[in-house]
Amino acid sequence: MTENSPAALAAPYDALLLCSFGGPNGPDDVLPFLRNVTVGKNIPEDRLVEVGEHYGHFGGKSPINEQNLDLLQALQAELGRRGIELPVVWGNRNWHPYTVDTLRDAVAFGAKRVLTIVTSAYASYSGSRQYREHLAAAVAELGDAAPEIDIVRPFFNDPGFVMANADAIAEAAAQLDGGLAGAHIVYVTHSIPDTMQDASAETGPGYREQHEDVLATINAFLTGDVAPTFESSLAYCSRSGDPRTPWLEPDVNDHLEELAKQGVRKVVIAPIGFISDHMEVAFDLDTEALETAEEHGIQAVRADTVGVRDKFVAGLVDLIVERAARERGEEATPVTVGEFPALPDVAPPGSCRMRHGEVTGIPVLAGAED
Ligand SMILES: CC1=C(CCC(=O)O)c2cc3nc(cc4[nH]c(cc5[nH]c(cc1n2)c(C)c5CCC(=O)O)c(CCC(=O)O)c4C)C(CCC(=O)O)=C3C
Ligand SMILES: [Fe+2]
Repeated sequence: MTENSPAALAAPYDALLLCSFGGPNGPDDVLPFLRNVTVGKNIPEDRLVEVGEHYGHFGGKSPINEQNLDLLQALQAELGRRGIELPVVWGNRNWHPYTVDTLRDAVAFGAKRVLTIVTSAYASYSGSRQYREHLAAAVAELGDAAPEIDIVRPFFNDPGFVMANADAIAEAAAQLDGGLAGAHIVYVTHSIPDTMQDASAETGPGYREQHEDVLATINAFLTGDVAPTFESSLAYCSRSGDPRTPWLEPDVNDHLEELAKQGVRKVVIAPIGFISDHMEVAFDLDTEALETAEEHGIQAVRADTVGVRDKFVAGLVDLIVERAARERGEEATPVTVGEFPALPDVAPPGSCRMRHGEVTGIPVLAGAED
């Protein structure tokens, strides 16, 4: 492969790691998986039982693993279409295949520099720093055999991600009586504790503000030339933890109830906080929130998550090409939509801590430890 051939566009990287959360594949996996997720976290036992039941409704199997395999294939296909040589592998934080095992295999097949895409679009402790801690732990475990790892910047304001969401919302709205005109778009994301939100805002736009930015871009796009009159708001799902600890609100169910009181009769539920239909979407939105809407006389449709939509996948491949170029010392201007600049490749000191003001000293990759 010559220096300027498409095959070399991902150099110096020789593998791409899709790094995700993981989820159970059957009933026997559910409890050990939940224990992995909640180790060291202050999650009450009854919340764990409740979440275990959510998985139980789906045969103890989360859809997340198959969705990650679909994304892996879609990324590999798009790289192939562009003639880029870069094998894609998949590893998780909380369930098999674990990242450390995937990396060990990748090294055995000759990988030395691995670029990582984390499957959370927004930067916060849960979606960003916790993955950087996890990757640092995997590298420590592999010792001398560890590859060198870089991480693609959080992609909430990537045009591919945002426009794929906008398309999905437009398609969902078309299913409502009379379409988007007169509808209310309830954008939904995962709730996080207020202290995690505050910590996320220490060195850049906070978690909530990142979502508000995406929401504004999508609203402007949907308004377009036709300018239908619609309202929108941001709500949260899947809060856990100690009930006395404040988390981001309103909860999507409370919010739908409130909207019904205000006379709202049709809603698009737009899960912009999630890239695929994993358990939070399948249970908290498709089971609970749609039921809440119906109970309150609201016609509601749930927009698709971006999944393997072409624009989203192409956007991720653009991010890979952009990052690789920068690593080769070439100029590569990040492309974004909305009011915020691209987040940096390497997280600044103090970014995305678990709690505002807390320094744990836990080693991280692609960022400072404080
Ligand atoms: C911001 C965020 C994302 C990013 C959005 C994204 O990446 O899409 C995300 C993703 C995910 N969270 C997931 C599952 C769980 N999260 C939990 C707990 C928690 N999540 C939190 C936040 C987030 N979580 C927080 C602050 C907690 C409290 C404990 C802690 O501080 O960590 C618990 C414990 C039980 C409970 O408390 O609910 C479970 C089982 C799954 C897999 C789903 C599947 O199996 O299909 C995925 C993709
Ligand atoms: Fe979670």
